[in-house]
Amino acid sequence: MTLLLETQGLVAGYGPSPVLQGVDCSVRAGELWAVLGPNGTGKSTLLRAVLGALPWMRGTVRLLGQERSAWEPRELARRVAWVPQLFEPAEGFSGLELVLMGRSPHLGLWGLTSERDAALARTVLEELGVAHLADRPGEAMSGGERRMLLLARGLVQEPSLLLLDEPTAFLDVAHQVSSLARVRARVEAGLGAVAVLHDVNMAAAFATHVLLMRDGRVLAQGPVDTVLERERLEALYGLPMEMALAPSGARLFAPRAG
Ligand SMILES: Nc1ncnc2c1ncn2[C@@H]1O[C@H](COP(=O)(O)OP(=O)(O)OP(=O)(O)O)[C@@H](O)[C@H]1O
Repeated sequence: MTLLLETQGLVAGYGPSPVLQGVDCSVRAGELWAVLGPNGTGKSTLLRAVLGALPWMRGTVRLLGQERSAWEPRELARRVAWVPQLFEPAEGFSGLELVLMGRSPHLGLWGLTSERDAALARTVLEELGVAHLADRPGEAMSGGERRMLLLARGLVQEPSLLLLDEPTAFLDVAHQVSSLARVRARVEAGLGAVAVLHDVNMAAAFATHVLLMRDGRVLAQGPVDTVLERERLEALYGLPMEMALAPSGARLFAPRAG
């Protein structure tokens, strides 16, 4: 499968000392990578470094076979979509308009959206079960509703690679499942995706691969079934964990109480 993202020896930070301490990773089409790790360990920093949004970095980042710095920004925006962790100002825009912003890298000189763009945005809103937000003003939306629109904006961009920073934060369990299921469906159809997640069980259910990060380093990475293990999670989070098999065969992880 096509190599969409590759980092080698990625060292990056904000202040004098690096956050990322030499990260090697690669993502192919048809893979959904969950990035797991404790707070402040560098998961978001990894995504930001991939996007080139950090004060300084060393090592290499290749996107779709080309050094990131060699990409023309607009061309790159057609291929790589970013679903950020934090809300952006949404006031003054309807839900449909917010989602249509994802089409900007594809628009012509005048930046006008077409009927096809609007139809695409409405399809994605329906796919995510939030069609009712199309005409709602941004200021009248809940945190979770805005998050669903951020995901819709990323999908409507029709990227080859989708980077998601805690896409399920603020979502109820049904919306967590529906949003990750939609991403996974796109991945089955050839998208590559990287999602920072905190819910180990969501990662186990929807990811194809996991990257475990601690203190700016990769602790382990690879296919979800082999890498996501109780002992590794104990080392990752520094607390005792339990693992049980559900009747469906799914593995369930939980911190050991007491
Ligand atoms: N803009 C910034 N300027 C300076 N330091 C920053 C900045 N953003 C993050 N950091 C620091 O870099 C480190 C890694 O942060 P990062 O956001 O990558 O962690 P994370 O693993 O995504 O954490 P969380 O799970 O809490 O979101 C933290 O120590 C954080 O305080």
